[in-house]
Amino acid sequence: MKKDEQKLHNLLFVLNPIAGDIEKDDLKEDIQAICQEHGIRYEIYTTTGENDAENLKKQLGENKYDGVFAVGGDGTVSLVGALLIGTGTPLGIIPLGSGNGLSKDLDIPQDTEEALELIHSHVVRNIDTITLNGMPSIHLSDLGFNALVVERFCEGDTRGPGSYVWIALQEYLGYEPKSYKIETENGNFEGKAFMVTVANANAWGSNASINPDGVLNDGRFEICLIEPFPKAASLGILYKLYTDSIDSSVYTKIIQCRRATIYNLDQEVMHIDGEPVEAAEKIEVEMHAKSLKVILPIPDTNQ
Ligand SMILES: Nc1ncnc2c1ncn2[C@@H]1O[C@H](COP(=O)(O)OP(=O)(O)OP(=O)(O)O)[C@@H](O)[C@H]1O
Repeated sequence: MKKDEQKLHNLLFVLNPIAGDIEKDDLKEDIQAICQEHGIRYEIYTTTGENDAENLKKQLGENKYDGVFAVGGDGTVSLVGALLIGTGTPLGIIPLGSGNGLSKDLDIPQDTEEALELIHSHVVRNIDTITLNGMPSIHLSDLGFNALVVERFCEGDTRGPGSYVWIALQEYLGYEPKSYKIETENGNFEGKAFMVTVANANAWGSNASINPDGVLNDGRFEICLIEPFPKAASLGILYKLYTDSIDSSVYTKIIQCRRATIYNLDQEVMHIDGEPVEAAEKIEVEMHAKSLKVILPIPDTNQ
């Protein structure tokens, strides 16, 4: 076994029963079978959507787990990941949400059977995390258009990628860019933007890549701005988002930095890793390099 391949003996699975609108009863049996086969002790915490962070914090405080797997979408990953930052306990992901953005950026298999292999066969690596006014973000957080879509999606009754696209189309027609002032050690911005993304990673769960060159363990994050654009340019922007080339658009600006202050002058809505949070007037963004351990597939070169 190589240095970063660790056997995990005692695991917690945090399972979100509603994520991605996917039935998960068979999955519990699969987890049981794999853990039994490999002599791994395990517990399952099923989320309720109410006080999960508090309940899990208590459970993690009272038990010593070698790893915690988030079984669900980006919201579940963010819930679990936030509790594990700085603890040395690695985060695993079994992607079962509508989008599964962070798991894709980490090259975690999207096929459930393959992802379940990570329970017994994996490497553990460190990635960066960031905080926005002290609130942890592992993946992508936005102010502006996408944050509005995320808010409407979370308010709605239907999940899945189809609802997200439908809401985005409806909101796009009437959306007006908002005013921001952004200060970083590598450059500033003042003006209107369609959206501002604070990016630790690359792409949303939809596969639209807002930060094509972002690296999850380089000690830096990116502020990605889409500036106001004429309606005629929208298809071109969409095309670039889905072909990993948004950084070549004349309407984008990317600032790579280690800390930033964002003045949200119009009090625009925001979300952190897919979960809406109360809009703040001033947002202090800080980097926490290599602060979270993650469970990843064994790279080909290691095999
Ligand atoms: N038992 C439950 N009943 C209702 N809502 C729940 C329950 N458990 C968790 N939730 C809610 O599920 C949301 C997180 O879902 P998650 O992000 O994991 O899946 P998703 O939204 O389908 O996928 P993705 O974020 O990848 O697009 C949170 O808002 C949380 O409050």
